[in-house]
Amino acid sequence: MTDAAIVTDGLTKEYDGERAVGDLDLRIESGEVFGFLGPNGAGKTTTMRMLTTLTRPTSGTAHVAGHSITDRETVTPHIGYLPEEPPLYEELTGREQLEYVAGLRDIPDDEAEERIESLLARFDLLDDADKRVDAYSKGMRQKTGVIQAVLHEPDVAFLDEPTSGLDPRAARTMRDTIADLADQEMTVFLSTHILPVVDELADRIGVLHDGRLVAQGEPEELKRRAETGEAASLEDAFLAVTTEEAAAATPDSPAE
Ligand SMILES: Nc1ncnc2c1ncn2[C@@H]1O[C@H](COP(=O)(O)OP(=O)(O)OP(=O)(O)O)[C@@H](O)[C@H]1O
Repeated sequence: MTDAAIVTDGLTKEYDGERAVGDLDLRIESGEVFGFLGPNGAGKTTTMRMLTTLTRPTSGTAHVAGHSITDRETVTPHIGYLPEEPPLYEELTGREQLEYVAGLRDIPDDEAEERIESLLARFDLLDDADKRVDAYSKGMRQKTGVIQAVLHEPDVAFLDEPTSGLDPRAARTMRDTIADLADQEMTVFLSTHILPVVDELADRIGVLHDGRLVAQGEPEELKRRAETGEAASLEDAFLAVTTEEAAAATPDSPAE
């Protein structure tokens, strides 16, 4: 068995007594791409915010890259996070934003410059790198957000809807980049509603429903479980597990 990049044990978050994530047990190995799926409000962002130390669990424990998430200063250098809205300074240019993040991450200047140039080129952002962020489109923000999330070459990258707002060519670049990161042994925790992206990239998938992990396995395994005679897609699998769970949660609803 390889080293685990992410381990959670009974991880739980409640807001005002309402459970957002309940009793989550996960084990994600180093170098895996883990696709994290679930309907709106299932608790995906809350889970990622706990694992990136941005919000404290109500109970349970989690370790990322071998460090407890309660030890924020130790764990932070090992993780990168692309949230739904990338945190960017509007008054900086894209390049200044990335240089600023490189400074925060203590990346030596020459190395930072090399990585920034190469990632800007990869995401076709060189021509816009000296424009202010407040003039950026959604896609340009998204590209800058993902570059800053992986600039320090973290052990674990948490990516929330990484292809959101990207045109088809940029979305392809994003998928290729995620595959490259995984080839370099980076663990990628990938949350998205775009199932073909997960199908293409994920080694394993977890499906969250109403704060609980309701299915887990390799994409092929989940598809097989949803098979109904025709070739099942990941969408069929997703709909099957989340529909079953929704039905189980409302046992008194009248039969059709
Ligand atoms: N700061 C907060 N205060 C109160 N409730 C919250 C807070 N953040 C999230 N929640 C609740 O926790 C639950 C899970 O929300 P979360 O944002 O984690 O879901 P999600 O799976 O990321 O959804 P989506 O796919 O729509 O982004 C929801 O019921 C939401 O209303």
